[in-house]
Amino acid sequence: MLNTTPFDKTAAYKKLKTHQKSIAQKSMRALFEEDPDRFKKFSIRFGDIFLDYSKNRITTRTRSYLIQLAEEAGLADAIEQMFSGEKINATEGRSVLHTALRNRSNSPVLVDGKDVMPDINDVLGKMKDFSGRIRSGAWKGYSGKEITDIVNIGIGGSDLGPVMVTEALKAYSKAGLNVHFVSNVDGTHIAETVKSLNPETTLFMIASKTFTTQETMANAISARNWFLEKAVDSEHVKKHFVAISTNKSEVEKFGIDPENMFGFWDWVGGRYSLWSAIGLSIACFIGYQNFEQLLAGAHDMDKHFRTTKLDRNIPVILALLGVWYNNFFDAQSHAILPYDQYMHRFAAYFQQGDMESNGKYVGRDGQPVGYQTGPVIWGEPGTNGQHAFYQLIHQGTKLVPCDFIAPATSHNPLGDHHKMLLSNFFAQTEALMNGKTYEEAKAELEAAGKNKEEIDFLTPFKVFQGNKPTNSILVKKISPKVLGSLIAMYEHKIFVQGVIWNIFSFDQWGVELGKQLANNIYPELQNDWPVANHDSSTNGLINQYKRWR
Ligand SMILES: O=P(O)(O)OC[C@H]1O[C@@H](O)[C@H](O)[C@@H](O)[C@@H]1O
Repeated sequence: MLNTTPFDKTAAYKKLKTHQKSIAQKSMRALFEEDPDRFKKFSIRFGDIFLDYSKNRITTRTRSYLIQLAEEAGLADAIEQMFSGEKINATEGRSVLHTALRNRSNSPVLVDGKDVMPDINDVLGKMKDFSGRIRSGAWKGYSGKEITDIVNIGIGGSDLGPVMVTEALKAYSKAGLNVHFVSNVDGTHIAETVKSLNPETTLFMIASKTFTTQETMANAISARNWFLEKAVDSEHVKKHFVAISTNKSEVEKFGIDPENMFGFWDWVGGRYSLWSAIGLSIACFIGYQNFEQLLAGAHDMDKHFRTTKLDRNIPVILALLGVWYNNFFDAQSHAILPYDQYMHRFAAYFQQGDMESNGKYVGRDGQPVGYQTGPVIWGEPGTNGQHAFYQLIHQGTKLVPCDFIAPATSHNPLGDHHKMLLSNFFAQTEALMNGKTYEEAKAELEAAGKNKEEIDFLTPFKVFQGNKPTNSILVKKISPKVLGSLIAMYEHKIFVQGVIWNIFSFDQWGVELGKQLANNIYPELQNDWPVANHDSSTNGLINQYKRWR
């Protein structure tokens, strides 16, 4: 489907291969000196978001070849297929419609001939009502008290999105209502979370698309046991447990009142689900109106992505730059570096978003691809990263393309903190681009009064090669709307890359094998007999564990 010519056999790929050789010799310093309009040519404003991608190892020719690559991959058709509900998740036979969840225009979106918008709006209405009752205190626990603590129990896509967004938008939260997230099957996670909570004022949201995920079910059972220790009567469960799932029968089996179930659909991928009922903890924490703003921001980005010409299309440009370094400069990873403490889980969120989507070696034709696909995504908020791993980005042997993200205004305008933070944000990309030449390093040492011997010895260590590519994404403020747009921007970037690499971005078969084997091993851990049916390493480890436990 879609892409007929393999990525590395396209005409644009060949052009880019040759072109890369000339660019590889070129410094960005020189490119900036040669062209006073460079910033203007390589930047895009989108409402309260400003993307500067001029500090990349590109020229206008690079951009046009990259756009040709996207065209040859059939990107325009692929975008339409996604938005219009075609079953582009072919290996699971599903549409991919997180864009419908935030379709604020309400224009019909058809799946198998049926408009999905009425169902989406019903669930949103239910979320609005529920979050309103939780926030106003109208929803009471079994002893008549208001809810003070929400515990979302879920993992992967049923956890990372709500965690990231509630952290990023903490400034919009309501005093007296806390959210907690339990994901790991390690008993420590649930035990430490409930330690300080009161069952009378705690509400659990069991969030699982399938409602069969081992970790989530184990945590949900432990949560119910903890709750019933004090509440005793299982009738009280319905005031303290709600479910978010696509699987009604499993929800009922667990004992949650179907009235307290918030549904979604199989065309919502786990890692794209924060826009669905999976966002219920977000709506409760920041209020439904703010949740709507989050959806609105994403919808704005969807419209931009769907309708803007490729050379002004932010997700497309970011995707193509990623392909440029991944496939033509052998970059193995990509760093996301938000200069905003509230955004501290943003990179972790897109580790799933990107790596679970594009970490694939099999092409759409079922054959191994002959090129690199998705990068390793990582990152920490600035300035913490600067004092930890930036050494490698500046002077290491690996090329790490980076996205720097910062808000122009802070939710906490404390003294000069924000100016200091932003001076670092501006300085880092400048340093990574310009570097410091041998002559500059030497001149600094001379000016510092070092003797010749010291200068000769030290200078090489003080040289920065520069030419390290970065994107700067400056936003007005991290508001619900801006955050919605930023998340959608990365989602679409990932989609575009999947189209170019000709892989299926919306399945995740690679997570299954480990689960399968864990299911085999779990019963073997129920007794003390040594095991002998695995390889010698796995046997040895299991048996050592049995001796020690
Ligand atoms: O929401 P569920 O069904 O519990 O699934 C949670 C996660 O399960 C993982 O196995 C998948 O890799 C993720 O994509 C998914 O988000």
